[in-house]
Amino acid sequence: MIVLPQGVRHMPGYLPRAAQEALVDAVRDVVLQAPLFVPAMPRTGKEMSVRMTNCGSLGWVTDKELGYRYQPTHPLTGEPWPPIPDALMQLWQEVSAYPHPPEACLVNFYTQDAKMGLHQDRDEVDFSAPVVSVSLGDDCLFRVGQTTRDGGTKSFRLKSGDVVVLGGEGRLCFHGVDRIYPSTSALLKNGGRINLTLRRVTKAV
Ligand SMILES: O=C(O)CCC(=O)C(=O)O
Ligand SMILES: [Fe+2]
Repeated sequence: MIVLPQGVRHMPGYLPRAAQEALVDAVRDVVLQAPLFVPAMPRTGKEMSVRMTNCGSLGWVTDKELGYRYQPTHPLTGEPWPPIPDALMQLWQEVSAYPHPPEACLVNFYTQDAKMGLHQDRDEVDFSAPVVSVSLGDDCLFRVGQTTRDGGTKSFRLKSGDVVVLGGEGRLCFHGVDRIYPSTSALLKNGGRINLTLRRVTKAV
């Protein structure tokens, strides 16, 4: 068994298959209203390999000119993001131990070649709320480090239905997705992986 940093919680198989299917349907509705966009790195404009959208009152976006940020509208359509599905609001209540609702749900789509470099989630104002992450579809190799980039890291597999909570001491741990394992799940008809992360962005008053 691997020991994770304080505050990082991996809950294997938290969501049963039926709940995973319901979330995939909900994500499909989100994508119809808020199409996937191609995130690009600040300054260099280098495109990331994941495709993204959001639901919630705020969504995380990034592009060459304005960099990482949260905004209330979709960068391409200018429309507000669709609401966070009830099942995710409920999941937040179950696992976040935080008394205020999430404001953003970032939806990441990974094809079999996509990955996400080691980073911290630090564009939120309020770090007292955890980040709650749900994996759907193909397995990935997830890497978690310390709160500094040069700390040691541990890697483990995330499977469909797994939930990860980065909270407390672990809220600012570096983390990333090193690879996707193709064809390890039949949940998504066209394969690949979806990751949903629920975040509180602003300080609750
Ligand atoms: O896909 C994942 O499991 C992690 C996603 C992530 O770290 C992020 O969107 O900030
Ligand atoms: Fe992250």
